[in-house]
Formats: sequence, structure tokens, C-alpha cells
Amino acid sequence: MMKITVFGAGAWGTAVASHMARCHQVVLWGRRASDLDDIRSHGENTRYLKGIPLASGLQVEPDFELAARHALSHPDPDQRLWVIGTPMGALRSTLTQLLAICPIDQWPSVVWLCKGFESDTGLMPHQVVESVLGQTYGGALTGPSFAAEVAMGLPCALTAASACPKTRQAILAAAHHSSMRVYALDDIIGAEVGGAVKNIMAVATGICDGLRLGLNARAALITRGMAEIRRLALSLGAQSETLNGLSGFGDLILTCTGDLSRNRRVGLMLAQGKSLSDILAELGQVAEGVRCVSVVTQLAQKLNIEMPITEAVSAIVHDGKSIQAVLQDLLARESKLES
Ligand SMILES: NC(=O)C1=CN([C@@H]2O[C@H](COP(=O)(O)OP(=O)(O)OC[C@H]3O[C@@H](n4cnc5c(N)ncnc54)[C@H](OP(=O)(O)O)[C@@H]3O)[C@@H](O)[C@H]2O)C=CC1
Ligand SMILES: O=C(CO)COP(=O)(O)O
Repeated sequence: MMKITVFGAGAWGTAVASHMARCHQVVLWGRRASDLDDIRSHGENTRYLKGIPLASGLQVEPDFELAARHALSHPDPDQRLWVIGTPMGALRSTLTQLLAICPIDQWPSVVWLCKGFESDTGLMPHQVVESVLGQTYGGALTGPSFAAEVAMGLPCALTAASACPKTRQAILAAAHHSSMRVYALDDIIGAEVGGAVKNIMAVATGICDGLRLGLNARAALITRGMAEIRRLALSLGAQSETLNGLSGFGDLILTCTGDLSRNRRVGLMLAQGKSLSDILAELGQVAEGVRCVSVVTQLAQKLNIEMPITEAVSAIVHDGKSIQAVLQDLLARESKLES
């Protein structure tokens, strides 16, 4: 049995912690002690996963250092794992806190769950890790996975992406059981670009469906969205096959079409004419596509890559451009070779 600490008690951190606790000794840390009390006393995360009973063995710990030390206390270093389940914006600070507790040469395996690019730097998650730790480390667990379904124990398949075989093995040992299948992948760039940019496409598809533009339009958006993801990912060094997999097409399809997606719901509400601030307040949860669309737009311009759907979402979300004007611009684009 592994000893695992999960940092971040939102929907996804809680769901993954509960899943891993079916087979391992898991401690969940969150920054709100009241949420953890709730989990302890009701066996449920009433803020983020209401009505879903969590694994009975799941422990909670409000003290960050004590929580981190839980995983470190396993006598076998190969059975220790830290899972960073916070949003992208908290990845750097979480790593920095962990570094203050434990020198890097004593770290257990590490996996992060966030999807996005860092707002200030434009870095992918594995690059944030490199910049904090000064070396390549850990990996991502990513792919099509709505937290509520995972918490309920419904089947799903995910990707453990890392350049390090030992990290991939640790993620598999922690997560590949019960109704979750985990596939190993060595292409962290492809996995992270797919996971980040599909959120932007989900906002676009939500707008499209909210405006009732039809199923043809939705299929076109998802397919051309994939073309944008592919262009960006390949230019950043991804392997092409990764984009056909769970972290590419798999997550794109799920997030663009499933109403459990927060990013899709942002798009649906934008189509109703609501303001972004009202939407985010109503959502009460993170929508990473909204957070990273500016950075991805800038990256595409820097790399001279065409990403018209991404630019369109950025113009609506951050520049206040009208949806109708953006739609007209997209439809009026010159025809070109399909690629
Ligand atoms: N939900 C899902 O289905 C999936 C989500 N993901 C990814 O996982 C990441 C987390 O998403 P999710 O859990 O759903 O988000 P939620 O909005 O459900 O929860 C976010 C959690 O992170 C906490 N948090 C925010 N900032 C910090 C910080 N600085 N330090 C510590 N904790 C912090 C929040 O605390 P507080 O409540 O106090 O604000 C909250 O507990 C995102 O990158 C998302 O894209 C990936 C796959 C599936
Ligand atoms: O990443 C997810 C599913 O794989 C969750 O998507 P949302 O953040 O849009 O809810």
C-alpha cells in the first residue's frame, strides 16, 4: 500500500484522492479547514462534490507540512507519492512550500493534475516544475475525466505523462485500479498542451451551442479546434500521436460536449449575454480556459501559428468584443487547404 498526499481539496483533488484511497493510504490537504471538517464529518465534499460519498479510508489534514510528511513516512521510497491537485495558478506556490519542507534529493514521486499555462510566464506545468526545482521532475495525470464521475467510481481512462519511467510507474501504481485505467506516455508536452487548450475550445463550443448554431457548427469547431491544438503542440515539440490519444482528442471531445465542464458552461452563459464576472461568481469553480486563453493567444502570435478560434475566445472573454462580430469574422475567413 502506498502513502499518498493530495494537495488541493477542490473537485478534482478530492475525486482523485478518494479514488486512490480505495487502494492506498491517502491524506488530503486543502486550504480551507472547514471543507476538510466537512469531509471528515460527512464523508462528502459538500462544496465541490455534493451528494457523492467519498472513500471511507480517506484522511484529511489541514496542516500542510503534516500532510506532506504523511507520504514521506512510508519506509519504502518507491511507495511515496505527492499529488498536486490545485489549479494551475497555485502550482508554483505549492512546489515552493514543499521545497521549504523537504530538500529535493528526498522528494517522493510527484504528479500534478492541473491543466493550463501559467498566466504570468506562459509556462506549461512541467516547465513551472523545472523553474522551481531547477531540474526536470515528476509528471502529469491527465485525460478525459469529470471529477464527479470519478468520485462516483464510474469507469474512465487517463494518461500518466512523464519523461521519467519511475514517475510513470508510481502514478500507475497509485491510480490504475478499480474502475480507472491509466496508460503511460513519455510525451509530457503533447499531454499538457492538449489538456490546456481543450479548455479554450470548450468555451468556444459552449458559446456555439448556447447560440443554437447547430450540430454541424459544433463538429466543425471541435475539429478545427483540434487543428489549432495540433499546430501549437507540434511547434512546442509534442509527438503527433499524443494528440489522437486520451489527453488530446479524448479530453477535447469530453470537455466540448459534456455539460459537466465548467469551461463549456462559461461559453453557454456567455451566449446568454451574461458578464464574465457574473459567470465566474455563479460557477464558483476554476475555468482554466478563461485563465490561459490570453497566454495561448500570445504564444501563438510569437510562434507565428494560426489559432483563430483561440483568438476569438480571447477577444470575447478579455477584450469585450461582441460574440456576433467575432462569429462573422470567423466565418468570413479566406478558404485554405485543410490542415
Ligand atoms: N474538475 C475536474 O473535473 C477536473 C479538473 N482538472 C484540473 O484540476 C485543477 C483543479 O481543478 P478543480 O479541483 O476542479 O477546481 P475547483 O475549482 O473545484 O477547486 C479548486 C481548489 O483549489 C483550491 N485552491 C485555489 N487556489 C489555491 C492555492 N493558492 N493554494 C491551495 N489551494 C488552492 C481551492 O480552494 P478554495 O476552495 O479555498 O478556493 C479549491 O479547493 C484545474 O487545473 C483543472 O483544470 C483536471 C481534470 C478534471
Ligand atoms: O478537465 C476536465 C475534464 O477532463 C474538466 O473540465 P472543466 O474544467 O471544463 O470542468
